[in-house]
Amino acid sequence: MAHLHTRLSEEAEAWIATGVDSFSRWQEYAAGFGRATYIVAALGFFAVVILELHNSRKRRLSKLPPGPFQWPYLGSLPNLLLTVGVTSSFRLREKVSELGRNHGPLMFLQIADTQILIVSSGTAAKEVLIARDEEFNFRPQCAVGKYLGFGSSDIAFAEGRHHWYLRKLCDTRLFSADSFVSYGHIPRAEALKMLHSVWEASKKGNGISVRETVTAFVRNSLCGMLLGSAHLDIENVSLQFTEKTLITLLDETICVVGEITLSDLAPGLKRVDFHGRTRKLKELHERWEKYLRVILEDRSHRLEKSAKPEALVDVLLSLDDADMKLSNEAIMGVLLDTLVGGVYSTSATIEWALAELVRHPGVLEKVQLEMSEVVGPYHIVEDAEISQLPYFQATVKETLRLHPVVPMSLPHMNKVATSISRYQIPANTSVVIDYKAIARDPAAWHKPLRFDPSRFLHTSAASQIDNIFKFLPFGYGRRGCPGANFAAVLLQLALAHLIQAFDWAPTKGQLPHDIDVKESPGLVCFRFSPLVLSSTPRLANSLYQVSP
Ligand code: HEM
Repeated sequence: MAHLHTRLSEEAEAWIATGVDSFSRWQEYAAGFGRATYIVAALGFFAVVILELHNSRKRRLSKLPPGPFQWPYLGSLPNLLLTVGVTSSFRLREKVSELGRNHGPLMFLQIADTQILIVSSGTAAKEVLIARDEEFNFRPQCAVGKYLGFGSSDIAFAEGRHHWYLRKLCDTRLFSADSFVSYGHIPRAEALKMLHSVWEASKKGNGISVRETVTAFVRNSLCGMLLGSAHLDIENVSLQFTEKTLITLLDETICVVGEITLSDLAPGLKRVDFHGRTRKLKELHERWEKYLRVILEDRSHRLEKSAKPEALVDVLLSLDDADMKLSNEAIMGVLLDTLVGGVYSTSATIEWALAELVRHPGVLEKVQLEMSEVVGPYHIVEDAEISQLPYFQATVKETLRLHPVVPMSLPHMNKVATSISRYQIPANTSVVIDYKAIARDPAAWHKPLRFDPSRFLHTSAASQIDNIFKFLPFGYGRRGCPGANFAAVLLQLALAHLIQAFDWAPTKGQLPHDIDVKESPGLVCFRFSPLVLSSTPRLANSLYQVSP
């Protein structure tokens, strides 16, 4: 036994000795490894410092605007990816905006072979959009323009003379005040239909899905004016399109367009189809083309029977001056731009306005009081009365300021090298104007995050002009929104009807401040979750009936 015990302790001692031995070897190894790590870290640190010194010297010499740290070839791409993650491409736009706010009114980003200038102050935007509008009104070539812009023949991606001509058409024939005189009965009828549907739902005590309701109003109004009220007759034609076809096309398009991928930021990576986006764009192009061709054929047949235009598409189809004739591709591009560019931006703004009014019951009460005084309870508000409602108008402006639903411009581009203030801007720089940062700039607005329509009341003519570059919800200049007038009319029409005809409140169990203002990412900035509210009719039942 004693022998066994001695052997065991000898073995244990040997084992302990080996352990101690390997532990000390491990310690040596770890110390060696630690030293190596320190050396690598120190070398890395020095490399970063040298690169940063090199970068800032390069910037100083080339007089580029300030910007984040740049790695060789990749530029600031790793910085963005580390903070945003490769998969959440939607968040890239937000991250770029955040970086811009940290670097001042002009920030220069180099991402692989792409140069981007972020403009985030009213003064800098004024220089790009007024003084340098001619230089910066180009668009970088991209897959969205190629597929959804029908080979960049639409409004948003066209350039040069073709773009100039399309914009002239928008101003004089498509989205002019005269067009609204001819086709304004369509949104007015749609507004009454919307009141009827909300009234029906509130009688049943149902919550109202504001987004669904107002998107249907804007979509039907724009489609009616653009494609004619009979556009859904194509359901009877062989291709069997339904209203759902258009809704699905619009929903899918806004989703794909809102996604920025690495290939957008770095054309060198164009061959890689991140998230299968190019495939989706190609497929959407084919579906839109099929849909819009049927409409064009249908309208052309109708025009042969009666030469009188009954919709804006007829205006496009009947341009007879040889110089002015548009190809079918260009017409389809204009229709797609108007539907995709108009429907969501306008409906998202209406939804934001109602969300803010319910969060601020005092403001809602004030708007309703003004309406009761000017319009009264015996008829539904009319167009002419809307211009006599200053507090209501101020509420719409404040919504556009606080919630610019197109938070960043589509990229503008300069084809030749130029300069802005004291900085040099190389040729082919993508210039993105951060409209949201401008509208919420604390240097321009007192308590910028507060919803306060009174900031737009009693403003002198001078401060109204001054305000133009303090908030630019529709952009400005050659690339500014051509549908701004239409959008303003639709916004005011829908909101005036909804506010006069109903009291709005959070649904049961919620308080006004439970209605949050979290934003969705993407090209159009919606409220994150669709707004559901409770509505109570304020007028006599007979006013909610729609004549067939
Ligand atoms: C509240 C509603 C709307 C807002 C906030 C809005 C805002 C904007 C903004 C900020 C731009 C880009 C400006 C830039 O790149 O610098 C834009 C462009 C555009 N918008 Fe709108 N928009 C609205 C409604 C509409 C409507 C109703 C239409 C059509 C009827 C429309 C058609 C377009 C088109 C075609 C462009 C491209 C213009 C070009 O590149 O020349 N938008 N919009």
